[in-house]
Amino acid sequence: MNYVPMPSSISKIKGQMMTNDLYEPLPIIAITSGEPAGIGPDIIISVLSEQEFPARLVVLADPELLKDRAKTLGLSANIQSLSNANDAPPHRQGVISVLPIKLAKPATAGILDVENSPYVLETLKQAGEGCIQKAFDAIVTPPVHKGVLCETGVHFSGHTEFFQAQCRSPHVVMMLATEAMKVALVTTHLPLKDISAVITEDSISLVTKALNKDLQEKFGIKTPKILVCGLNPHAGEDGHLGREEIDVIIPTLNKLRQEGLNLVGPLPADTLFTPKYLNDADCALAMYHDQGLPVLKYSGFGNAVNITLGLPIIRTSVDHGTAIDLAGTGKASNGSLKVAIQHAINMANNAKKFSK
Ligand SMILES: NC(=O)c1ccc[n+]([C@@H]2O[C@H](COP(=O)([O-])OP(=O)(O)OC[C@H]3O[C@@H](n4cnc5c(N)ncnc54)[C@H](O)[C@@H]3O)[C@@H](O)[C@H]2O)c1
Ligand SMILES: N[C@H](C(=O)O)[C@H](O)COP(=O)(O)O
Repeated sequence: MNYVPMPSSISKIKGQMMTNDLYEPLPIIAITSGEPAGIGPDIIISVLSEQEFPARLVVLADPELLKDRAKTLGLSANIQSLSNANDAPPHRQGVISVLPIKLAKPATAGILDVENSPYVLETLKQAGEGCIQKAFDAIVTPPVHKGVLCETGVHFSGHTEFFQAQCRSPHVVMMLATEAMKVALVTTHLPLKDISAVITEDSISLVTKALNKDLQEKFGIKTPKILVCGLNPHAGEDGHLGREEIDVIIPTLNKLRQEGLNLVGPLPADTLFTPKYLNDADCALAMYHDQGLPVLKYSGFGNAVNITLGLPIIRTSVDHGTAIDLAGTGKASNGSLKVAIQHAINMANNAKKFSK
């Protein structure tokens, strides 16, 4: 599977990064802080200090959190508070523009505190609302800790589901992409015991169509070739190891093929992720989280991007979690955040072009 990068609208002219259209304003990208005790603040500070992005970047965070963490990491960052997202200047290396949201308590790197969970939810809420109201062109989310958010009593299973609910989107698709492959999921954050019940004609059909549409519209792939995993070992072994393939998956894929979708499968998931199949395909569609993501993360952990498809807004994220063990140590890699920001910028630029 050859990774098809987003056509970049960025070109270097006389040494300066500019959009193709000289009069096109730079996109405004919201970056949430993620879990304050995790590596989110660390990688925001390091990535924005390391390079310049062709965008106006607005970090939704407590400025004190970023100042404290920069001090812990021994990094110097110029943290500027904004009163309005629209005041954000083009990003400059080492300058971090922050739309302030106050923590309940100062955060300690590596120590989760449920009292700061409402802060995390507030950053997501404001980022989502800002994007819906077009104050932001895209959202990039460093990692949150689902467990400590759930301890507040709200059920938080992921950003994907949070933004789905906030945007009232009927169907979203989680897709992670590396240079080598793209993997999308029929189901997202569900306990394993509940998966079979939600592998239905409706769920497969809606997810596959949303995936196909976004691969066409957001990735410029005319007729995406999608490899579909079976649910059971050896795709059910003709019904001897499970019947979901025969009863649900095969008939649904056949209907979708009649609508023009280029689908291969269901294939046994253990051999689908081999060059024979991947080399000439555009995306793999796994039935559940840990069927698809371990392969993707093995292939490119630290450099992959998580993209939520099917939302009316653009949202990208990192491929890793809060890495509580690394917060404040300076050992966290910022590679995936870099890719997530660059993808958000590219997608926002393309969306602007399409909307003209
Ligand atoms: N985008 C997100 O918000 C997101 C993504 C994945 C996991 N999570 C959440 O993060 C929390 C912790 O999850 P987990 O422990 O399963 O996964 P994790 O990704 O936080 O950690 C897994 C391992 O990878 C290492 N690691 C993670 N990110 C790294 C980085 N940038 N650089 C170097 N090493 C890194 C960690 O030190 C750890 O050894 C959970 O609550 C999970 O739900 C959030
Ligand atoms: N499934 C994602 C991963 O493993 O990287 C992660 O849990 C984040 O999911 P959200 O983007 O929905 O928070």
